[in-house]
Amino acid sequence: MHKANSLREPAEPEKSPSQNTQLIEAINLCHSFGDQDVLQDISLTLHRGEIITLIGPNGAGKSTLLKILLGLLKPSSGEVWRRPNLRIGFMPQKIQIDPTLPMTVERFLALGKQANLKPDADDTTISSQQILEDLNLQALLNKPIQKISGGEMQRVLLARALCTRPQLLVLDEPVQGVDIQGQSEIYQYINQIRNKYQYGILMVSHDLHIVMKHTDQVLCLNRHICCSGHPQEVSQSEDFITLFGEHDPAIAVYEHHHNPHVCGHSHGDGHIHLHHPDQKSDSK
Ligand SMILES: Nc1ncnc2c1ncn2[C@@H]1O[C@H](COP(=O)(O)OP(=O)(O)OP(=O)(O)O)[C@@H](O)[C@H]1O
Repeated sequence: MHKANSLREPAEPEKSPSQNTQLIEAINLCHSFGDQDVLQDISLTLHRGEIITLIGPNGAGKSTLLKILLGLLKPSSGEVWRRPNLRIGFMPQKIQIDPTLPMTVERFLALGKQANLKPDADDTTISSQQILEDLNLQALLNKPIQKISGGEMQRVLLARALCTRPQLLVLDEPVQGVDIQGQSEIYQYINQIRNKYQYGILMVSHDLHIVMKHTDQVLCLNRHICCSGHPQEVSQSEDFITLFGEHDPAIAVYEHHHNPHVCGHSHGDGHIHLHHPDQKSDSK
């Protein structure tokens, strides 16, 4: 059911005639800063319609790997293959905006837009108007960008990445600073646009506990890839446990089921109630 504050479902796309689904491939990437080895022998492949989540502790090399994949940093060795003319929409972890700069949300979004690009044969992407509606951004358009909340900023950054009409979305901690309901909504939205537009999505997260359940593959990075697989598999892997310790039983790997008794949606209070695993689902 559509709630006033929830993100809207995107409209149906056209079908893609594309046969080749590979968007990007990293082949044996290594990177060092001076004598510090930051990435060792990283390989990954991302296809259209696939979601890969990269997790790892502070300093694990996640941002460095993203910079290399985005073409902002040249690796010490190894290669990155990108589909020809690949359009990448990037949502950075944070963005520094001069507090004295007079800039509305609308202007900020317009600056990120590649309005002159002509649609190509496999262009199934979403319109700017649709993005604003889906992410409930219309009411924010005239606000100074410096005055919006952290959660609103994440929606604006996601919208800006989507406005580039991407085939590949690279999202660096997209739910950082967002409340639990907002996290669930953003993850559901990301999953919907993946399903409908077949974007490839590469996300970075710190924490396996909030990795979305729709992730196809989790890569656990600690300068090298120490384990990979579905979130549940990774959480039980010995390498993951060695790196992050035993799972705290009070915190479940993120899985949001739309059970109205558990979620509280049927109460119409606009909040998702998370429960301790031992707690009965019918309690409030
Ligand atoms: N430009 C740079 N020059 C020197 N060292 C760097 C540079 N950028 C990153 N590093 C170092 O490389 C290592 C990996 O950094 P990176 O930012 O990729 O980690 P991360 O996994 O993204 O961390 P976080 O979760 O804290 O954002 C860190 O030890 C960092 O200090």
